Amino acid sequence: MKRRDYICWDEYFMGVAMLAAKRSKDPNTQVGACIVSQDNIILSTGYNGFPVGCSDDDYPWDREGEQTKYPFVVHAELNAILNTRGKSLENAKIYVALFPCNECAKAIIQSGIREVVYLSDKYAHTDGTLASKRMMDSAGVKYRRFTPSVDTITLDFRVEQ
Ligand SMILES: Nc1ccn([C@H]2C[C@H](O)[C@@H](COP(=O)(O)O)O2)c(=O)n1
Ligand SMILES: [Zn+2]
Repeated sequence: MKRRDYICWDEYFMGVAMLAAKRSKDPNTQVGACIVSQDNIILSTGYNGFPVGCSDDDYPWDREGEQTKYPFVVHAELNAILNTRGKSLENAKIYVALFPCNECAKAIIQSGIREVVYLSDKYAHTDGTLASKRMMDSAGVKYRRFTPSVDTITLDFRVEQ
């Protein structure tokens, strides 16, 4: 008889997005994204970080002060889109740990992605997120909150030798 406790597609793809987020060096907010085709094939992943060549150790991670991370960091969604290196994203879905900002929303819309599945909407009250939702509504990009059937998924690297 087949296993019954396997994870569903949404849990799988959000799990991949969250695993990608574990690569982020941002001390405050780690965001991961996973882009998936209409037929559930993973096309790309990304996480928030500085552009290639801009060292994680040289650029600032601060949120406030003279030098902040904001002008430098590439958001997870944009990294995931750019990591496809121009592959078609027509009708794709993007799973993302945090609701896309307005700049990422523009890139999502323009890339042909048709659905956003998100986990957190912690910046829901900000102008950026409100602008994202307005643009996605106008462009017909659907968005929905991820509703898992379990609270945690554990990865155990210990295997029988
Ligand atoms: N949808 C988003 C929103 C934000 N990010 C990145 C940008 C920063 O690295 C971090 C947010 O930092 P905070 O202001 O919470 O300290 O998350 C992203 O990748 N995607
Ligand atoms: Zn963004």
